[in-house]
Amino acid sequence: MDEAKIQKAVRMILEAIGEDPEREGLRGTPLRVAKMCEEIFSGMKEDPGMHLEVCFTEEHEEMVLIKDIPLYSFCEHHLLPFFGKAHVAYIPRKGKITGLSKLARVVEGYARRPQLQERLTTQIADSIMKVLNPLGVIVVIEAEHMCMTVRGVKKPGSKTITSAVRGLFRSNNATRAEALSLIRGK
Ligand SMILES: Nc1nc2c(ncn2[C@@H]2O[C@H](COP(=O)(O)OP(=O)(O)OP(=O)(O)O)[C@@H](O)[C@H]2O)c(=O)[nH]1
Ligand SMILES: [Zn+2]
Repeated sequence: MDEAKIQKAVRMILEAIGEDPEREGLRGTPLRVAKMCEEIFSGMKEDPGMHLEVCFTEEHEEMVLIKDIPLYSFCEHHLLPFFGKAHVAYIPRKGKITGLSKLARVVEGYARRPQLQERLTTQIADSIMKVLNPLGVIVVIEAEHMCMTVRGVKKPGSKTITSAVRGLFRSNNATRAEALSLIRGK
């Protein structure tokens, strides 16, 4: 990432809003924002699907669900956070399973870049389909968008729910219903 360029840009924004970038509280801000960008957009430099390549075989052809994975991403229209939870389930094919943390890492890798909630949901599902080739995948994301709370339409508390459904979860209503009820169940 071009840290110097980010610092220059932040300094310009501060000047443009009428601030003094040299005052004590702001002197370190361009560098802080540059470091923050490294962190919050760290997914830019990875292929999150690679985490799933760490997989093993276990006789299990039933659903595996990780729910309530905390999620922080950044809306590509305003670069403001959207945040909430991701729920990811898959049904292994021929016992090909992956580490549970790896599924959360895939969510993280796609979240840490300028995103749209719909694209994030699709990318997670498609990368699991591609690398693990499971019998099915379902990804549900529920999130609140700060671009809809602190500005614009100003509707705090409103939640956007997106899903991506692949394989058996799409073709078999009972399997999909089971996943959704486990996701909803508290
Ligand atoms: N589909 C989708 N839309 C998003 C997402 N994040 C933000 N948006 C929307 O993208 C649109 C951006 O258009 P703008 O007109 O610049 O945004 P806005 O000022 O918030 O919109 P209005 O208040 O309706 O005028 C808005 O409708 C946002 O709510 C997302 O993840 N998915
Ligand atoms: Zn936005």
